[in-house]
Amino acid sequence: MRYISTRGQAPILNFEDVLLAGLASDGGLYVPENLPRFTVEEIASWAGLPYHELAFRVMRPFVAGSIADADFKRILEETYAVFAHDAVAPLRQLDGNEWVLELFHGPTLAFKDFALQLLGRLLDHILAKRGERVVIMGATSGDTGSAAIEGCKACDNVDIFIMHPHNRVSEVQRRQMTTILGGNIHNIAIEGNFDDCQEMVKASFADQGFLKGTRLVAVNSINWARIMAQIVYYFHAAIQLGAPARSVAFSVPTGNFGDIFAGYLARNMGLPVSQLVVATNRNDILHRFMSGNRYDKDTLHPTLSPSMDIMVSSNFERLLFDLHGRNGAAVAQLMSDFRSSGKLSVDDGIWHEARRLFDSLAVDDEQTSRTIAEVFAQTGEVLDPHTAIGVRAARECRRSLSTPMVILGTAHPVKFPDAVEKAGIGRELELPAHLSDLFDRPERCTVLANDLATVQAFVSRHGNRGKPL
Ligand SMILES: Cc1ncc(COP(=O)(O)O)c(C=O)c1O
Ligand SMILES: N[C@@H](CCOP(=O)(O)O)C(=O)O
Repeated sequence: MRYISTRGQAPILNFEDVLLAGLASDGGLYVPENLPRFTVEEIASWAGLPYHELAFRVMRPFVAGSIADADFKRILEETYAVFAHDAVAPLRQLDGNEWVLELFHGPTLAFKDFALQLLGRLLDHILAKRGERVVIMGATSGDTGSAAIEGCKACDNVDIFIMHPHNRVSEVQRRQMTTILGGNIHNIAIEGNFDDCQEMVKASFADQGFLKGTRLVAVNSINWARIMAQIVYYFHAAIQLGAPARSVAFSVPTGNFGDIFAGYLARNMGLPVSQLVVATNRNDILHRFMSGNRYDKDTLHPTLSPSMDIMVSSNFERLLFDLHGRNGAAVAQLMSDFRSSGKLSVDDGIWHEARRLFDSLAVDDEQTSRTIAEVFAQTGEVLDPHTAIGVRAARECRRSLSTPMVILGTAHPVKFPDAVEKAGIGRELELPAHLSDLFDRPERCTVLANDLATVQAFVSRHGNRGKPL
């Protein structure tokens, strides 16, 4: 498989190099040159496969030529063996035809484990083969950070620097990152917001002099491997609910547009997906685009769903690329205009195509709390605030009651006790056994100014197993 940049000016790469690349050298994001498409018969034959075997079939075309089948199979089996539920991603029925796909049974209790447990193992495999060390820089609004640290902490050839917005992630999320004390793990609390952290990661890809020749790798969803691994659970859920004989709808709590973009790709790969609902919190740039063709940068509003407190959605560029007939020059122009004006809109016909592909809703904190309470009263299930946003949007935007509606359950509620309490749920939620002493563990984290040069100097001083590069 070959990968091309959404801005059309970067070298074409194979999977191995795309995994090690992050952002393309022209500032764009890598996407497959040609998307594989599965037949109805193929998809039907995957019913009942264990998760790791389904993952092999769905992802094999993407890694072909870079990773041998036997190695990939072994890596996938190891990856999904660490999940605490036998089904890996179980479906929980809320009512007659509404389901939550529980993506929070991995080590850090959020959907990010699906891709980052795999990414850590793939990096280990490839870096050992190449005899190369890399530096990872990642930005997190709470979940990517711990999943990336957990996925990469045992990697011999990696130093990982994770930036989170100081005081803007939940305490459980912070501790999940800052209590992992390995010499190659570096947590940085930035005096800014998530978008500041994300911008610093992207700027570091553009100018890598501070790394003195060490390669920079991304763990955010700008890295194609993140999106690739997230495609699998759409197949997993839909097949259990009757696909390919039957269509399935998905509602996806959305921030950086990575998770729902994976659903969009699953549909383009042959999965019968009847509806994709973009569910945002008050930081609703995507809903403003879908509903009014206005992709305008706003200020950031802290919400009950902090992991989705994101102003600009990285993966939207991947959609723009497809919407513009995969014309890299057109996308480069749009992104350059957006960079200077903070605004973007597309031609009417293109916008109507986007509306055909996606429904959307923005859900505020009050509705989030009400939905947590409503679902608890109906089913006894406690939702995390992000999943609750997905449920609200599913209920408001649903087009057909006879089509199964799957809401992506993106995090475990125990990560957000304040939001659960605000919803009036009296039940005390317990951390799983492997995290039961989380609040007693020592933390290590450096607070840094929201300043690129300061952050890059820090990385440069600590990027070689804690020593200078
Ligand atoms: C719990 C949770 N739900 C939803 C999202 C949104 O996912 P995406 O950024 O892929 O749109 C995130 C992170 O972004 C998250 O951590
Ligand atoms: N919600 C994320 C934000 C980063 O998104 P990513 O999917 O691009 O890594 C987080 O929890 O960190």
